[in-house]
Amino acid sequence: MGRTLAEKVWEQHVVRRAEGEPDLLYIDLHLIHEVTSPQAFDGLRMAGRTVRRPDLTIATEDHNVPTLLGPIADPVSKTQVETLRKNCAEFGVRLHPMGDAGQGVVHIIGPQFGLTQPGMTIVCGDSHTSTHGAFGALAFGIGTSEVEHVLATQTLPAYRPKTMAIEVSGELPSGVTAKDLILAIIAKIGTGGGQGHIVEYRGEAVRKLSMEGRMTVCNMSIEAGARAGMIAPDETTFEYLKGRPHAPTGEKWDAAVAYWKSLATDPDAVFDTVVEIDASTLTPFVTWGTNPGQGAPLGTAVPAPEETDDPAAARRALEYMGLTPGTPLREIEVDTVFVGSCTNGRIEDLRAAAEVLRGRKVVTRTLVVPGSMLVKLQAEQEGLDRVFTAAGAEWRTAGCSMCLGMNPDTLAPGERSASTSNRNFEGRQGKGGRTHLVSPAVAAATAVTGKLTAPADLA
Ligand SMILES: CC(C)[C@H](C(=O)O)[C@@H](O)C(=O)O
Ligand code: SF4
Repeated sequence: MGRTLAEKVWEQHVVRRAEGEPDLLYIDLHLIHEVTSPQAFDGLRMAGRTVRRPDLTIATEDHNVPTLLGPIADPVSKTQVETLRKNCAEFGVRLHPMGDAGQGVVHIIGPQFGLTQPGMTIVCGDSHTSTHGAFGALAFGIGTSEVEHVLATQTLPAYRPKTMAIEVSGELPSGVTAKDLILAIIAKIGTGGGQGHIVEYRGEAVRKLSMEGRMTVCNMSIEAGARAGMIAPDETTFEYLKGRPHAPTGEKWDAAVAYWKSLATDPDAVFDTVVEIDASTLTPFVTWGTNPGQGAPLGTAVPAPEETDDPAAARRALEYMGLTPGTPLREIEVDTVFVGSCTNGRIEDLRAAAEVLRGRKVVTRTLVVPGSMLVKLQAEQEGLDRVFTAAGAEWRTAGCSMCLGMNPDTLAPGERSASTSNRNFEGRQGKGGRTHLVSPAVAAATAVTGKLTAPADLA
């Protein structure tokens, strides 16, 4: 029987297998940030161990960094960042600190350097590590004790999850993006729908996505409860990788591409679970609730709790969100718009937002935060920063920013945002803050009207 992409990558990395025990996997790339690494380094120090492969380990500062220039005011954030610097210096790990040209959100910098490649195993003490699966890598988040294990041994014990195919047939209509697709998928299968599985996104609509779009989709796999999300590498992948600093060159490139092509799921492979979705039926999608599965097409209304899968959860969500069933989603007023994060902080996302904002004015507080310093540079070279500032939006430096309340970019209690990030949990963007997850295009259009809006709605 044929094998799936996930099975091929997994088997390729098993260094020890024993009955009744988890497989021991070799890890090709270990990404580190300031939040989940301090205790792991402490553990190494206490055990008198070193980092086994500092050359396969790379660190960045992202969660706690302010996106306005200047020192870190918050003492906890400051300590986290200083601790990361001290640990990286002591253990010989490459670090891209605040202000460095290579700094950025951990899941944005791996791909941009060409460190993220097909067929790799990639881990990070961060749930959105699934982003890297867009390249056909097996990438997943790990806990801090596992971070220590990987630092010390470059391996990780893990049980093999089941496999799930999400088959996306048809074509996304114009104006409908990768973010709308993944929000619609999560609304369909639920936040637990992918539990215990590695998802492979397949089908015509997925093949047509750019690498940026694929990363947006794989990024949110974890929001459907999946262990990881993957997309088979193809010409789009190779095109994106070619010439990046860590991509292979010359003969090695040709050999790598030949290998990468062999990773695609065999035609006779069987998935444990199959979900089908028709892309051509989709429209811009937004969330109304407090988990990423509580979403609906923008053209619809706030649902009545009884109409949803989990009325109790919906009731609680609507109360927190301050929403009344039956209100058209397009009538929901927001006071803040955030474009950024590892879901939608890449160059293509900023281009999409700029296209909407060009020659228009925002009526909300609008933060545009590039996912990395390189994205920032590229956006500035393309003049996107001037489009944003001319529209009245704020142009910041790279970091997680308003994706989560671990830095100065937060919502005040009761404030409501349209956000291109991936989580709308209670308090996610600041205590009492209310979050509607949207695509960059919808975020930008919303900034123009002050209500949830799609670009096609603008006169
Ligand atoms: C802080 C970190 C551990 C966390 C994660 O694991 O995802 C964060 O990045 C998030 O998005 O909630
Ligand atoms: S941008 Fe958001 S989701 Fe991504 S790593 Fe940072 S906090 Fe987590």
